[in-house]
Amino acid sequence: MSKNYKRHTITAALPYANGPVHIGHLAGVYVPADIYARYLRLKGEDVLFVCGSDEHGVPITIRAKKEGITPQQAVDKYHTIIKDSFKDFGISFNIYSRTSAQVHHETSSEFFKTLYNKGIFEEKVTEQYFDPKALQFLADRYIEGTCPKCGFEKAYGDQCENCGSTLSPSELINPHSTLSGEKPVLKSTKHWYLPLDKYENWLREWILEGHKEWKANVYGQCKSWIDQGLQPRAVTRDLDWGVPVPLPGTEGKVLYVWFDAPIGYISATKDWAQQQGTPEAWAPYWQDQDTKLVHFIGKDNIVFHCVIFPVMLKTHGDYILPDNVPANEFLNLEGNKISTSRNWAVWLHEYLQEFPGKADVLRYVLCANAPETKDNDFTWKDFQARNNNELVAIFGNFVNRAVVLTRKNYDGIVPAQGTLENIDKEVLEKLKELPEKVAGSIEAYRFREALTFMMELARVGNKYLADTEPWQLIKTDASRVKTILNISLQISASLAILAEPFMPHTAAKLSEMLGLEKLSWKDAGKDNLVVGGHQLKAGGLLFDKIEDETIEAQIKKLQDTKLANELASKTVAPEKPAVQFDDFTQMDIRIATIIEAEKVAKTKKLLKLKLDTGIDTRTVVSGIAEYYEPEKIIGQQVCLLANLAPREIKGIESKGMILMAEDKDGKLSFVSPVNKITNGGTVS
Ligand SMILES: Nc1ncnc2c1ncn2[C@@H]1O[C@H](COP(=O)(O)OP(=O)(O)OP(=O)(O)O)[C@@H](O)[C@H]1O
Ligand SMILES: [Zn+2]
Repeated sequence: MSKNYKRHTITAALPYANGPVHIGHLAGVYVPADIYARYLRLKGEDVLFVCGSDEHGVPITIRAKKEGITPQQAVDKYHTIIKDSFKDFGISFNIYSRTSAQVHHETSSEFFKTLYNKGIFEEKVTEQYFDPKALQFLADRYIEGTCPKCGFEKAYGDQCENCGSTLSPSELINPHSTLSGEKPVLKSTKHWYLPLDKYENWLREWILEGHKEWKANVYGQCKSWIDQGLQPRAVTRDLDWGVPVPLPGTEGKVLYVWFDAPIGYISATKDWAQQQGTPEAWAPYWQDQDTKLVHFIGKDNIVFHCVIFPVMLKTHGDYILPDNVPANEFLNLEGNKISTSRNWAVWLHEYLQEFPGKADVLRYVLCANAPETKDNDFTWKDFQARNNNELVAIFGNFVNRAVVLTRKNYDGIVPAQGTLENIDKEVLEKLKELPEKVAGSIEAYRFREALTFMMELARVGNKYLADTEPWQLIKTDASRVKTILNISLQISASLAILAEPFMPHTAAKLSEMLGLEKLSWKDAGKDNLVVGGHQLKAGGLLFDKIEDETIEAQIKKLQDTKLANELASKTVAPEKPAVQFDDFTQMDIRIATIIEAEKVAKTKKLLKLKLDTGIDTRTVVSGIAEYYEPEKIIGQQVCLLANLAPREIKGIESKGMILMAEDKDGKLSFVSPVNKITNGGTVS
């Protein structure tokens, strides 16, 4: 199956420009993609690593409306934050583009037109929800209702965030507009559909037969989608933000964000080519069969990259298909799902500010703990432990000892190797083996395993020094020390290469310290990377300890978020639609006094009350037994809705309703006049 490719196109999911990037995004997508891209470049492969901001879709328009700015202003803000933070973190994109760019509008319009002209789409006029007040069709997140699959009350028109089901607005129970709260009406509108059902057999063959090597989580999700039967999927929306549908008479319609977003990878490549001054250079990266295309994404994007986008690429005809889609599961934070809207996240731009010079520590921890086969949890304690016990105590300690001893004993000039003893040979054997293991794991998309092999080399070095104790030996056997330090420096040099994909800043610092020239993967494992007589450069520590106070401050920050969320969730009911004064005056609300009270038999909640209303004495059944004991409320003045039509409750005729105030937990309390009022007094 493995083919010799001439070049590599690596894509990383386009981050949605309605918030900054957090550690979940990084662990799921950008860290593994970057490790892969950097490794291939070190191998001397032709690599194009593309990404950009995904700037269309309903959530952006909702945010813009909320903040009173235009959608373009909304995306500009996050595009800049995201782009800068990726750069500082060392994500080595060849281009970070954006879908509001002109090149993307052109590319996605062209794409749509090609499919349209080939007769791929089905054109359908359907009845869709329309907000009669906001005068707008309600696509995706503009509509909310109860999920038909799990009963979650705040499911969106396109997806239920509680159970993960993909929905269409017509499936929602009790739908309402998120713009006005109105119940939507049905109105007919025309849209274009990609008939995925027609490509079911092809998908079955291409993925289920042809890509059995894909990760189990990815293959499994594809299989379940295909086995459930695919449906035609609308690729246009009634919205005013996005790429306009490039057909006459379609004002107010744009391409569905999930249609245009993956085309964004192609547009980004074109953007790169234009910026290079070689506008045609994009084509081989997308059209040449000798190009290996790999999509890095998180699990919620699998269907788009394994089913929908491939059908688009195939039906278009000019493009290659992905060779692999190594999607990750999800990273959680301190036991809870990461969430942009609940601010439950470690934000990359904040981390970079609060931990200056420590981008690689986060890269290391996120790779070591990446959700490759199952969801995983990030905790600050684990972050601290991995830094202190692994990066500082093993990697940093080893390199530091090797360099400091060379400086102290030989003025920083690499000593030559003498006769090798068994322990030296064993260590050199490991040095030769481990780079191949790291490479094998990276090529199999097992980045955690690759990182373990890289660290294994640091461990081997650290143990070698601990076992041979050159700092003692220098007093008795100086020539032996030369060999030991020479070998330790060869290991350090290989570490500078092996660490580059994972911790590029550290690798650069280390290779600077060792005075290495340009690094290349094929050099890793060699025993002569720094020859005797070579001068080491300036030193410095690669890593330093992270103290408890620093970690406690981060944990405190999260606790504050939790508290703020709890406070914010104590909301009051929203205001009801306006009524006229006349509507209100029709209600006869009066002051009455409870003169008798008893529990209604065989019920938990009901009390049977006798009231003096000033006009009569009447019986009212009220659901307050959990809050008031009958004997304690005799003489209590209450407000009564006197002209409510009588109702029979548990065989008792109840005439009117006692008004109760209800707090957020559902606890009830009488509403009564501050001063005693004659029974029958009105409330108005
Ligand atoms: N917690 C997570 N763990 C792993 N991958 C994630 C996580 N959250 C998002 N991703 C992935 O990151 C990529 C970019 O995400 P995107 O910008 O679409 O945000 P999102 O999924 O809406 O996340 P959020 O709601 O947290 O902002 C996607 O491929 C997505 O699958
Ligand atoms: Zn659901």
